[in-house]
Formats: sequence, C-alpha cells, structure tokens
Amino acid sequence: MRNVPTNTVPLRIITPGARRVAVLGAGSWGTTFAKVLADGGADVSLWARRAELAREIAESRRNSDYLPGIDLPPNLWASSHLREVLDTSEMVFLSVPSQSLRENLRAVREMIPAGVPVVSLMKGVEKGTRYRMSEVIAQELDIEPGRIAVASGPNLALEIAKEQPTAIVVSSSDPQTASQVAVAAHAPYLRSFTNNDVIGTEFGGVLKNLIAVAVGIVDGVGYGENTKASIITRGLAEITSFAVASGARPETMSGLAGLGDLIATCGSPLSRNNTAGRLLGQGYSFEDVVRRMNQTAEGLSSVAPVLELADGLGVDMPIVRQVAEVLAGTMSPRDIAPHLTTDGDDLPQDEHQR
Ligand SMILES: NC(=O)C1=CN([C@@H]2O[C@H](COP(=O)(O)OP(=O)(O)OC[C@H]3O[C@@H](n4cnc5c(N)ncnc54)[C@H](O)[C@@H]3O)[C@@H](O)[C@H]2O)C=CC1
Ligand SMILES: O=C(CO)COP(=O)(O)O
Repeated sequence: MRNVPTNTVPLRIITPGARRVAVLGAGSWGTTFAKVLADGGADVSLWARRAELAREIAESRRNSDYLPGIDLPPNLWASSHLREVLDTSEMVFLSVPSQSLRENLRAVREMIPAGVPVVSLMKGVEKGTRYRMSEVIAQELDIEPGRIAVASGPNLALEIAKEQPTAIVVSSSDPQTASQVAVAAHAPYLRSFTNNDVIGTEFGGVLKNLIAVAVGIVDGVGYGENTKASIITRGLAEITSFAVASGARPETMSGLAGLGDLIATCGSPLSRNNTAGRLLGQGYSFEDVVRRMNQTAEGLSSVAPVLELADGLGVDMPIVRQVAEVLAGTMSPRDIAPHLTTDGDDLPQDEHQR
C-alpha cells in the first residue's frame, strides 16, 4: 500500500441532486462495486475497517492492495467511521466476508437510516445457522424482506474495476426495491437486470463457488478440459437440484446468478475459489491454502453448511461432498472425478433426472 500522509483530511465531494449510497467493506468487491455506483452517478461513501486503507482510498483514489493499478472516481469517498459513512445514505450495500456479516450488522443496526434498501453483495452461507445473507440481514436489522435486495452474477472484481463489460442481476421480493437498486447499480460497463427469486439468486452465488473449488482441484491435479467441462455441467445439475429444493426457480440457475457466474468463476484464475481449489489439487493442505490466500474464498466456509442443508432437503451433492472430503484430507485430489465416481448401484443414470 502506498504511504499517504496521516495529517490531511480527506475531502468528500457532494454533488447536488446525486443519490447518496453507502458501501460497507472495502475489499476487492466492495471497492469495485463502490466504483460502479460512483460511475453510475451516485455520491458513494465506502467503509474500510482499517483507517489506513480508508485514507488511501479517500486521498489517493487507490486501493492498491486489492485493486492494483485502478483509479477510483472522485465521487467515491472512504472512511473507517461507520457513522460518517452511513449518515444520510439512501441505500446501503454490504460486502464484508459472509462469516462476519452478523457481527458487522450488530455494530451498524442503529446507524442505518430508516426505510432505506439494504443490499447484499455477498456469496456465502453462515456456518452453524446455515442462513443466507439476506436472512441474516432480516434478522439483525429487523426489517421486512421487501426492503432487502441481493445482487449476483459473473462479476470478477478486477475485470469490472478495469471497466470490462458485464451484467448483474438484482433480486428482491419487492419489484420496486429491485428496480430502485438496479437503477443505482449500473455503469457504462455494467448492465443490471432484475428478478424476484431471492433464494435462487443468492444460492447461485454460493453454490458456484463450491463447483469452482472442484474445478480448481482437478486443474491443480493436471486434468484437462473434458474433466472440467464435465464437472461444470454436472455441477450445474447438482446446484440446480439443491436450489430448486430450497425454493428457487430453475430458470434462475440458468441465468446470470447461476450458469453465468459458474462459467466466470470456474474459468478464471482471478477467482479465489478456483485458486484455492488449484492449490489443493497441487497438494497443499487446507491449512496451507488458508494461509496462502490473503483474500476471501467463500466456498471454503460454505461447504459444510451447504452439505448440512442438502442432507435436510434430501438432495445428493456428489461434487460438493467430494470437495468436502478433499478439504478434510480424507480424499486424494487425484480421486476427485465426481461425474465418474459411483458405487455402481445407480447405473445407468438418466442425465436429466434430478
Ligand atoms: N471479489 C469478487 O470478485 C467478488 C466477491 N463477491 C463477494 O463479496 C464478498 C466480499 O468479498 P471480497 O471483497 O472479494 O473479499 P476481500 O477478501 O477482497 O475483502 C474482504 C474485506 O473485508 C475485510 N474484513 C475481513 N474481516 C472482516 C470483518 N470481520 N469485518 C469487517 N470486514 C472484514 C477485509 O479487511 C477486506 O477489506 C464475499 O462474499 C464475496 O463472495 C461477490 C462478487 C465478486
Ligand atoms: O463471485 C465472483 C465472481 O462472480 C468472485 O469469485 P471468487 O470469490 O471465487 O473470486
């Protein structure tokens, strides 16, 4: 990170008439999304946990640890003080690691302006409780579901920060909230769609991470495109079964938040989940992988709660189960070929059977 003087006061630019939005979490996605919102015309305040990062963003318009080489726009301001960031905001976006969401919400509960939409940008499930992020938000902020939205899609942060065009879907049970958020969450390089399938949109983002870990594992082992394509295809069938059994619509899983994100995450070395899998496939232990990753790989935390949910739903998830075994060290990465592995009792299996 660049050294910036500590005795200067970052300036916040206020544009008359501009929408004022807050983003909590200044990692790669929170900062990129703050840029999207600012490029879409909003005045954005971004909360960074570390004061030196807030200062770097506000003064140098850079987040050099997470988004090296990216210039941030002048209407994006940052602070490490939650109250300053949330004050007068008309919309709040949340982008902290999923396992820390509940504690962060407890800290801001009293500061979020009444009646404003609250939007999850996160792709995880809470360990222990197995709640989706929108459920944690509803519980901790005690707000009606129609005020909550989730946004998901093929959204590798660094590509978007470089203004490479992509799309995202904003979902809420209240179509007005979804539209309001989608209007704010756009930029010349990011097109926002809407839907009202919150469960599918959220689970799409969670589940594709697990398939990306599996693809990373076989990549690390040295297997080629057939293996990866088979895992992606059977992975889509597996995550669709899970999501539909949870109440999602199947078409959401073939949309941006499902198939779209699956392709992006499974195919890119920028994906942290894919990278974590590749390290496992190369023989690193789970502990080594966690030590080497200095960014959030949500899939590693979501495996256990997703499998617990699958058990309750009676849905078989062979790929995710084998990822769990590799993580636990009870299966060699070389043996992960979930589309091929069977005890033989259930052959032949109809490809379209769920
Ligand atoms: N990076 C990406 O391309 C995308 C990420 N996401 C999702 O966004 C969420 C955030 O991930 P990233 O920004 O990528 O992670 P990151 O690892 O880049 O940044 C996480 C940020 O949270 C901070 N943090 C760590 N522990 C915290 C705590 N206990 N309380 C508050 N802040 C804490 C870190 O200091 C860091 O600034 C995840 O759920 C991820 O799945 C969604 C779409 C794209
Ligand atoms: O969600 C993402 C892309 O849509 C980012 O994936 P990773 O968290 O694996 O980097």
